[in-house]
Amino acid sequence: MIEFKDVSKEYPNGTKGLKNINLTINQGEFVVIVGLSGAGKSTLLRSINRLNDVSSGTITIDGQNITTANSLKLRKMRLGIGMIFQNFNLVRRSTVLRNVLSGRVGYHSTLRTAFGLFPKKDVELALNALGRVNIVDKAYHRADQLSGGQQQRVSIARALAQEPKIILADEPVASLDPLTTEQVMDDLKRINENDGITTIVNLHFIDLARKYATRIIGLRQGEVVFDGPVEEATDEAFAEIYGRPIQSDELLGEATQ
Ligand SMILES: Nc1ncnc2c1ncn2[C@@H]1O[C@H](COP(=O)(O)OP(=O)(O)OP(=O)(O)O)[C@@H](O)[C@H]1O
Repeated sequence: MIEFKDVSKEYPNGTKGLKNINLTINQGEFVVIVGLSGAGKSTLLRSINRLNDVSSGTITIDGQNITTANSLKLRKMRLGIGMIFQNFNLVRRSTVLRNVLSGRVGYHSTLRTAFGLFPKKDVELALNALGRVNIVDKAYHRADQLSGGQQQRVSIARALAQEPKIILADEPVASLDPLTTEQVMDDLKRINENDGITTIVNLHFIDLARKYATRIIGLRQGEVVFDGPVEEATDEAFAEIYGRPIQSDELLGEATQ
């Protein structure tokens, strides 16, 4: 369970990224965070694994406070949280398998992993993770030889290799075409359902949010202005989140036509 208590974030230049956020996200939920550009989606997501420090309030994960964790505890807590980025964040010149194995780095000594010495069990785990996103045949290819959708699958496999309890995905499909987008979202959803990994995704396409989420959280100017099941996320609710009617370029369906 992830709990936000009175969380606020003010950037050094005075911009308020988050304002007094109170949220509880239960294990196994598939949450999509929506809101206009600048609403605070990335700030919220990145505060969960403390890629962003918050200014006040606390975030606890299964009762453990990550906001005040020292570096050792933070490292341990981060092992349980996989992260997926818009631009994949792969080592482009390394093989796919090596990239996925990097998800295991936190479990071993630096020296061992610096020499690429991963136990056989880890290699099996990594290959299995690649199998789960249907890309095991690319294990020995260089990452930069893959298409964008395939690279994003590698990054999902890397997150899986971490054996996380939580996956955070910050605009994971923003660089992908509509067909690939659905495939990547299908992978995330399948993994969420089969493994019960809490999945929190920032998305800007409304129809995608409705298709995949079990719960939608709407942000506006750093505040939660909507939090409910997907059935309640009507066009009117989105207009309320955005502060204006929905535009056609906010629907993936429109982008494919
Ligand atoms: N490093 C920073 N320094 C100052 N202000 C920042 C910084 N990062 C984000 N902000 C500001 O904080 C607010 C929230 O930004 P954030 O990136 O979380 O929004 P977002 O909803 O993810 O937007 P986008 O969809 O464009 O990524 C915005 O006003 C943004 O300009």
